Amino acid sequence: MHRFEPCLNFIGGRWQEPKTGQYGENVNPANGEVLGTWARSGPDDLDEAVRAAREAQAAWRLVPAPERAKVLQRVAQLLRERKEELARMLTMEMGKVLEEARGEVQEAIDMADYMAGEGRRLFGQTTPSELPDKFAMSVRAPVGVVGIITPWNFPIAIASWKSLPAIVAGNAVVWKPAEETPLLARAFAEVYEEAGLPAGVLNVVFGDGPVVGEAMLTHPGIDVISFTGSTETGRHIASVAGAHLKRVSLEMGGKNAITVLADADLDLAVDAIVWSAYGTSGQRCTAASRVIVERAAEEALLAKLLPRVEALKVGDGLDPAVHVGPVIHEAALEKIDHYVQLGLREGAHLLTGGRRLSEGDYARGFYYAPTLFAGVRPEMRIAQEEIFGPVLSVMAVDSFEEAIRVNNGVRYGLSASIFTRDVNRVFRAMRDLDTGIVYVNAGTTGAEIHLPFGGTKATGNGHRDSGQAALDVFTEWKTVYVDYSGRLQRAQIDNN
Ligand SMILES: NC(=O)c1ccc[n+]([C@@H]2O[C@H](COP(=O)([O-])OP(=O)(O)OC[C@H]3O[C@@H](n4cnc5c(N)ncnc54)[C@H](O)[C@@H]3O)[C@@H](O)[C@H]2O)c1
Repeated sequence: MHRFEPCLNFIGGRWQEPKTGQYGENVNPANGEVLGTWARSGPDDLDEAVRAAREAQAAWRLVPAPERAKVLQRVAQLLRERKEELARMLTMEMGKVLEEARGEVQEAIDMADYMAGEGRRLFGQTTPSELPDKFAMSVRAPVGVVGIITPWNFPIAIASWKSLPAIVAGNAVVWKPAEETPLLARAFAEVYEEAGLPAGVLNVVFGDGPVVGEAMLTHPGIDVISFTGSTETGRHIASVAGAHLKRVSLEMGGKNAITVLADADLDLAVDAIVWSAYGTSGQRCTAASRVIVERAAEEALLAKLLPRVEALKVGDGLDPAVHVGPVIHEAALEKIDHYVQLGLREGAHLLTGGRRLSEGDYARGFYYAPTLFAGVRPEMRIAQEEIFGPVLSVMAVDSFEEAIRVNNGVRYGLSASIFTRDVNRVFRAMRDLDTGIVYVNAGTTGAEIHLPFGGTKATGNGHRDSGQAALDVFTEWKTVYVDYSGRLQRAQIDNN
């Protein structure tokens, strides 16, 4: 059993004990072993971090962006060197299988490379003025101090989506990682430190959401809150931080569907369904938890899908033979099982799974059997609410139009996918699916870092992580007019 050093706060470039003197524990979900402890901070720790961030930002914003980017280049390099070590730690802490953990670290590397390039872009716009001898432009300015609140399911990737663009744009960051995944947060902060990021530009305050996270929402020294997590928490954050006139960027839950039309390549669709529904044990915001299939293809699809789900091997993600790791904790297991029981009561047909795994090696971890329901109706709660586990509901529809209606008939709007060979329906689906991300002939997961990431309705509030779009969260548009005519020129008046 491996026990890690306690995760201390990283404030103003120093690793510090929490002023509360309290610590929480983090546990390996594969076997229940305690991996270590993390600083259970209070509002005083946050105050100190915000002070350090404000001080550091005053100097950091004046560093030319291409120079700031050099730190990001070194971040990318260090992450590359540590990819395997970080991936193993991620599997131990969060549970996803090692192959996926490597993919997640790669996502952070890609984001560091991409945002390092942004140091030489951060494009603004120049526009002709309506008046002679006058120049007009808009430039991106940093916002100030960015508060980042992240979930446990992508402990380094999501932190990279938010911290790297914030930092390259000239902001300082105060980051509160999820309680369940402090090790990856500490490791990422160490990478920033070793990459030569000036003290105070990135600060990490470990702590409970309702304590440290809550205090961030009203802290006068924080200008922006960038949050990823559940819709319930996001709604609370929007109402509290919004009342303090902070910019709030929210990436929240999903209830993503894969639509399979009768003309689809069913083998390809099944590969994608298995990957998107059961990868990361269904604990991705983009996980497919619904399949909408044209009735003519339902039987054939289920005949191919069921044996594939039954063949999934569940276990410790460090074992290369395992496809599906544990879920994050006991509360997640209980929530998943609650929904499965609800599905049974609602009249869905359980084809496989539907139970906790607790015998033998499974006894000490948090395991749920990959679960497949058929005969699900769109209004059932298992087809409407985010379960966040390895549970998939298959629904049959009679037409393309009905498939689109069912896809859109949930409160979330993150990712949708459609399998068909009909190009006309591809373009109609691109137009009519109401999610922020649409995949054609691929599953609902697999976002690339240089494109906007996020969703509509209860998934988001109009902002996006990743790609150029992320910069809109972390920069302020500043419009500048330079009049070189030497006289007073009045827009709308002197030229009309
Ligand atoms: N759309 C996306 O980009 C995306 C990506 C990954 C996960 N998610 C969503 O995240 C959820 C799973 O993550 P989770 O269980 O960690 O979510 P969560 O909302 O419980 O917690 C997320 C973060 O918010 C903090 N928090 C909790 N209460 C708070 C409060 N009162 N004030 C401020 N912060 C508070 C937590 O400590 C944690 O750091 C799922 O709903 C999933 O769909 C969304």
